[in-house]
Amino acid sequence: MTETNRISARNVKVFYGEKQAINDVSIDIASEHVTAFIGPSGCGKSTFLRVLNRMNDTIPGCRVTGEIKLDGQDIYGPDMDVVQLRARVGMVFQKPNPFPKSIYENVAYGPRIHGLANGKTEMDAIVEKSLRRAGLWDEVKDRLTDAGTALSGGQQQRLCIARAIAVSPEVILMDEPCSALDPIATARIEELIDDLKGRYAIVIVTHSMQQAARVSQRTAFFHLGTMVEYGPTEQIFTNPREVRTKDYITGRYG
Ligand SMILES: Nc1ncnc2c1ncn2[C@@H]1O[C@H](COP(=O)(O)OP(=O)(O)OP(=O)(O)O)[C@@H](O)[C@H]1O
Repeated sequence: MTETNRISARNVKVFYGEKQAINDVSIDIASEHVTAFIGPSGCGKSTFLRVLNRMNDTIPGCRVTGEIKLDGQDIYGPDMDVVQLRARVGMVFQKPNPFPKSIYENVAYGPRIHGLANGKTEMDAIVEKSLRRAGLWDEVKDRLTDAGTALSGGQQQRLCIARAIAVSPEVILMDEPCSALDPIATARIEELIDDLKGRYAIVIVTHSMQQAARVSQRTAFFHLGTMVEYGPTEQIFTNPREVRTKDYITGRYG
């Protein structure tokens, strides 16, 4: 597997007003891999995830210093178009959040605003391909005009993944994507993440160490706003270098 770094973050600090949530994090996120962010509640994993596609821009008083590059381009630089950035670095949230539109329109919306389809035939093809990749096509192909919100929770989350895929992202950020799902729907999303990693760099925040161990190849452990340790998932879980990582994975705190 050839390895390219999609995202390189250097000395990133994030502040909410006076409060510092992330302290000096540097990390490279590789393509064709799943990278898991783990750590106890409040350690800053979601904050760090959100700054990777400038989702934090909408939070008043939130400030980022340091450097984050996507394929070598500074995402906080003056030339970066945030709408383009969020297409290139897609996001899937904790709670499935389909638009109040049809299944078809949920997927077609992004390609339409980004001008990716030339006419209905091309749009149909993008919608079908995205839904197939998200493992949802067979379940919805005869009801594409139904509301996205009428699907089950697990199907809605796969629809949100199809929506992210439809604009051909390089990176997909997932913030606890299974926390609102039952074990069967969770297993399907985990299988899907595994299928998708050949095409996209995937970063997943998870509270479940089992999930991190199942789906990721790299794991970053966060604690109190710092990234304590980052390495191959197997090493982090079987032979962590840092005492704080060991204490967390053995359940001493969390
Ligand atoms: N919008 C905000 N305004 C002010 N402080 C915030 C905001 N969002 C997060 N924080 C604070 O930043 C710190 C990191 O929070 P964050 O949500 O990133 O942690 P987390 O590790 O993802 O936690 P959890 O696992 O509970 O979701 C916490 O102290 C939190 O209270």
